[in-house]
Order: sequence, then C-alpha cells, then structure tokens
Amino acid sequence: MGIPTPTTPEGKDGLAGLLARPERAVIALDFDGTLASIVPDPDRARAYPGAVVALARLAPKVASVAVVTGRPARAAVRHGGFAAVPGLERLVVLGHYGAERWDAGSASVRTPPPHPGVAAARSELPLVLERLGARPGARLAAVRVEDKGGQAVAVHTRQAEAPQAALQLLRGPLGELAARHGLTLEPGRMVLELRPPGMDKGMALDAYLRETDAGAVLYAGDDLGDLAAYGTVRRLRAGGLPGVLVCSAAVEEGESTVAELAAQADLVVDGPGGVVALLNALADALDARSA
Ligand SMILES: O=P(O)(O)OC[C@H]1O[C@H](O[C@H]2O[C@H](CO)[C@@H](O)[C@H](O)[C@H]2O)[C@H](O)[C@@H](O)[C@@H]1O
Repeated sequence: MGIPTPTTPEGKDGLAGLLARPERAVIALDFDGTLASIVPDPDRARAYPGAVVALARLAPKVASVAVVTGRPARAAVRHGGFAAVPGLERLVVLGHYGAERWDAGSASVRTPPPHPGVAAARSELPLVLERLGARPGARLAAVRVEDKGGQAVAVHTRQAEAPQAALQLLRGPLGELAARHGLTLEPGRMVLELRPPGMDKGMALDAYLRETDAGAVLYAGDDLGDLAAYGTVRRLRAGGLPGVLVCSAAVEEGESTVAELAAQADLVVDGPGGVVALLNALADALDARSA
C-alpha cells in the first residue's frame, strides 16, 4: 500500500517535508486507540498486531519515534511491549500526558513526586461513586476505577450498562472532586481522569520537538487528550514546521470517532490497523528512496 494522501494542503506539505528530510522527522503517537485497540478492560490493552514491528522498521529511518500517552509511562511500555526491541533503542515514552518520561536507552523512568491531591481524591472516590449509584445491581455497578499511581486516578464507564449516560452523570461530581484537591478533570473515551494540572500532550510534544530539533512532525491520536498535541503541531506548522495530523478513527461498534479530532486531522485512518498500515507505508517509501 502507498502512503494515503492527506486531505488538506497543510497535510500534503507536511508529508512532503517529512519525506524530504526524514532524518529530522519526529513520529509521535498516542497509545490507546492509536497503537492499541480499545478493549473493555484497560489492563488487557496490547499493541495492535504488527505495531511494534512497524515502529521498529520506521524508527531507524527518522530522527525519533515517541509515544505520548495518558498512561503511566511504564504501563504503556508494558502493554505495548516496547522494551528491548531491536530498532527501538531510542524510543521515548512520554507518560501521564507528558509528566513522566521513559527512555529505551536507559530503560528508566523520570517521574515527578506524587501529587497529594491524587491520593486524597482516590480515597474519597468510593463514597462519591456509591452516592451516585455505583453499587451492585445499580446503573453504575460496572464503573471501574483505574489506579494510576501518584499522578492520576481514572474512572472508566465502558463496562457500565449505559456508558455515555454514566459518563455524563459522573462528570459534574468528579469535576468537583478534582477541583477540591487541586486536580484537573481530563475527559477521554468512556473515561474521566483526575490528574494534576500544568502538563498536557501539547506541552510535552512541544518540548520534545525542541529537544530533538525536529524538522518535521507526524502526530497520530484518537482522543480528546490528543487535541493539545494537535494544537502544538498546528501552531508550529504556522511557523513553517512541516507537520501531519493523523486521526485514528473509532472502529469499535457503537462508538464514534472524536469529532473535534477528525475535523482537524489531515488524514483519518481506520483505527490502529490503519495506523500500522500508515507506519509501514512510510517505512516502505523511505526504503524505496534510499535504495
Ligand atoms: O493517551 P492514551 O494512550 O490514549 O491513553 C488514554 C487512556 O487510555 C486508557 O483508556 C482507554 O483505553 C482502554 C483500553 O482500551 C479503554 O477500556 C478505555 O475506555 C479508554 O478510555 C487508559 O486506561 C487510561 O489510563 C489512559 O489515560
């Protein structure tokens, strides 16, 4: 398969710029919904078949490949199977929306001190949920809390009887709980996360592109948290940096693609399978150019 053509002029220019100087290009991708299929149980998410191989093919041909995720960095590395992969020796995982960083070179994580509000909110969460009806047999019975360590706690509604309605019901009370403890409420696909303010994927990507002196960027994401990274690419693009925005469309039954993301994307692909095909097409094109 050839590289799909971006539908916007900026995307076409961005792709041309990336292919012209791949040695200066950063390929940055979200994890859940982009490199991994969305599954009901967050613990069971794994890299999409062929994703790691495609990343390992592409990484030596570009300046850098980075995963930018809301997951704790180590969790993304574990679920993705990103550690000790030949070809991914320089992989970077920016976890917790950029608050954490894992480097494949050292296999170590740099993490900020735990935010006290996270522990406080986590301890109040069971009561808040119970008051709203998260008890056996009730509507929110299958709402699930994901403990994300000292940096965040997430409440998932994907397995609830009515996931979207549950999300709406929880939004206000969890927003209040977050505010009471100096946290921000981060909405995502059937999830609400309480996490410290002051960092997002846009800031993380911006800093990483500066650090690597990037000459082009491709960013792929699927969720609301990726909008900040899109914002960074759009801003840098206005300043002359070639950039391509890829949206991994929802392929799950009953779930729609995040409209804000699709509207801003240069290229919409069919979920993680489409992302893997795109990565392979880029690697093929760069192989052909160097042959
Ligand atoms: O930034 P990401 O890599 O996309 O991570 C965002 C959140 O993804 C995870 O939740 C999502 O994926 C789950 C597994 O497929 C799914 O069950 C859930 O409905 C999705 O919202 C993860 O559990 C969160 O911690 C991440 O922050």
